[in-house]
Amino acid sequence: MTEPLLDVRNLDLVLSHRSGDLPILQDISFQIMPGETYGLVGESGSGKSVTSLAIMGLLKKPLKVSGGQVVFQGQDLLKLRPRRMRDLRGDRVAMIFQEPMTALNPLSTVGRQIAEMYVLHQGKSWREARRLAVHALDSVKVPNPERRVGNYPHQMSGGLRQRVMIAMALACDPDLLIADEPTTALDVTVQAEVLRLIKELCAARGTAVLFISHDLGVIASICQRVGVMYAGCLVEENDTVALFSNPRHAYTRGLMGALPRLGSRLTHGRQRLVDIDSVIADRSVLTETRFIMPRGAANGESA
Ligand SMILES: Nc1ncnc2c1ncn2[C@@H]1O[C@H](COP(=O)(O)OP(=O)(O)OP(=O)(O)O)[C@@H](O)[C@H]1O
Repeated sequence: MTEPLLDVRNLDLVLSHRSGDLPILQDISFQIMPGETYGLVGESGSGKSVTSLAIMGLLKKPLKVSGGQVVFQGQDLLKLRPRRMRDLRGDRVAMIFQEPMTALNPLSTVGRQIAEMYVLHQGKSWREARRLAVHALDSVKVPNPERRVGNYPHQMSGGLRQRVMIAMALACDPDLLIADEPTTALDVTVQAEVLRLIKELCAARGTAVLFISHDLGVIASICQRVGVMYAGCLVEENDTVALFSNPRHAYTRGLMGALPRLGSRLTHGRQRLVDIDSVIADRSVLTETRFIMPRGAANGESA
């Protein structure tokens, strides 16, 4: 049987405070198989980003992992020395973020930043790395890559900057790409192009993807399996088709009930969008309950 590429086991994460540890993630477990695209969906503050940062070893104080394992290609990343983790990042596991402007260096050309990946991780000469950077820009469909390598990030549109981030992330052919809301800051048409690009490139290279989004539509269009997060817990997991056709957890049903549908009575103004009571602002409830139901949903009402 194929081993999972990534096996997150019972991950707990807390916010350390003088008065004690506040739970942020509780008992998160999921697996991603080689080449699989796995989506994490959930509302703002549910813990999607901190899960990805914990996997990448990028958590900063006051957040800290308090239990569990993150097994990647057979080794527990939580036990790796910082130097080994640095080598792994960008090489075997890469990440793209919502806002490339914060991840790119504004003082360096995009060509140099991509080339750096080949120099640092693959020992290429700068001359060869520059040639590869042009090729990488071409592979993410940046027009005129020969000219664009000389651009600074601010000289590019948001969509092009995100393509540069994808080129950097995939430069070393990682086994896992973590994409944290990579299209949220883009307008809808550019969003669709960038999604298609991620899907095509990762499928062609066999790269597994952990795709994080609050947008069920985006998740449905790209992921094979989905985990639903709510208030620091993974409340449901299933194949995308099964999850959408038969959501089991009340919160998942609530999320779907909150989606407007073209052609439904909702769009003609006769039905109200369902809203979900959130407990995320009040973390104290996490210490008392594992699953939190939207009001009414527990009674079988469509939340
Ligand atoms: N640096 C930090 N210091 C303190 N608390 C934090 C920090 N980063 C995240 N948190 C808290 O951890 C919880 C989970 O946050 P996280 O950013 O993972 O949510 P998310 O699901 O990714 O939301 P979003 O979609 O808005 O990014 C939230 O309660 C958040 O306030």
